[in-house]
Amino acid sequence: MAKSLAMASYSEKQRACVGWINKYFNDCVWNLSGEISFGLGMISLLCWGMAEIPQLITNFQTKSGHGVSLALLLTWVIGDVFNLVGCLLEPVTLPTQFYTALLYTSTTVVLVLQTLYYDYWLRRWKNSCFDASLEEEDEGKPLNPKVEDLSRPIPTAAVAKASPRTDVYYTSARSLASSGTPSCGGASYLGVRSGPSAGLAFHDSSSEDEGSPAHRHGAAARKKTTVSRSVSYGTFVAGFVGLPYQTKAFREMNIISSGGRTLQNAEVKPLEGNFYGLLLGWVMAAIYMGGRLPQIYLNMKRGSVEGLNPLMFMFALAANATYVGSILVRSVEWERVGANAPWLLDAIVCILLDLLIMMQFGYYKFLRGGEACTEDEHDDFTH
Ligand SMILES: NC(=[NH2+])NCCC[C@H](N)C(=O)O
Repeated sequence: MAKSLAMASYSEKQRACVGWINKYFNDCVWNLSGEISFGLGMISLLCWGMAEIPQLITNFQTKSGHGVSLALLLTWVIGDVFNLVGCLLEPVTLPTQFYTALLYTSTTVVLVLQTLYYDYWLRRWKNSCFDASLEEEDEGKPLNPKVEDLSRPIPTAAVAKASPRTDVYYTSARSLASSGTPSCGGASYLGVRSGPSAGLAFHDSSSEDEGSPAHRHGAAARKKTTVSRSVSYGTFVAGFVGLPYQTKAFREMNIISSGGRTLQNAEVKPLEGNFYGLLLGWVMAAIYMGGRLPQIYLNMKRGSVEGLNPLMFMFALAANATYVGSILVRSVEWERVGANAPWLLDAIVCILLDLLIMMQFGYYKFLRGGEACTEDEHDDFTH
């Protein structure tokens, strides 16, 4: 069958393909390995479709995205752009690979937006509201507050009912502000950030400490750092996102893909497309593989996996494993495996790194009895 199909004309091949798969996925599946490969590809697609939902729910419940490293999410988005373009240019990649990429790109964008909303926009918005109300309050007050005021909590109603825990942050925020060290809210949004409990503590302090001069000083500084950070992240992302558009291959992509993604016929697309597709695939692999490191580092630095949903990594692990399976079951011919090398290597390395993250879950949650780090430690992680 394989031999006869290999010798068959294009239209004969088309007739041998499973109809609905060919119709809806532009993939010619005509034998058992093709069917298994397609099935694994679909499982991978399903797993990626679900992978980020548990984390979205966790963030929603904690009203924070502090558990997950924003650097991981950003590398996902950037890698996804390379992946999508690479899949389009590299004819040997499977159509399910392209659809999977399309799906996880959209879920990751939602997760990034949610994280930015809780950890950045909502916080800035809260701060600006506090600043505005403080300015109103200030209008009726003497211009020169006494220095001694800085050393004692201002007896606002909010502070009067503050819990001892909040008090610690209250004092700590003041001392940090007076020593010129960035406050908790100035924590990096990439990699090393405070844990969810620190995030909550920050909310505590921001909602109850807002009357202090230290808070005002901290809020202004925070505003400056977050704005410059967003500018540099924006430039970083825009640079990466714009890169594929500058390639000759991308300009040719329209011509190449205008005929549709027909089967796995390498002959349909010119070889030049292969080169650029593969190149983008390697860039994608490097970005994806590097993306797990900030998450692993963040967990180590916090000594905790709070706010991180293990299901995201379990689904990712299953998705990557079935993805590898879908490629290898289709064919182990070097031509195909070689052309898929960046996608294969990336998925295999990510499986290993996800296993490491699962081990971190085991270690921090069970072996260390899920103990949260102390508040002082939280302070350390933010710097
Ligand atoms: N936005 C995404 N979830 N992208 C998928 C990334 C796939 C890559 N193999 C990884 O596990 O990191």
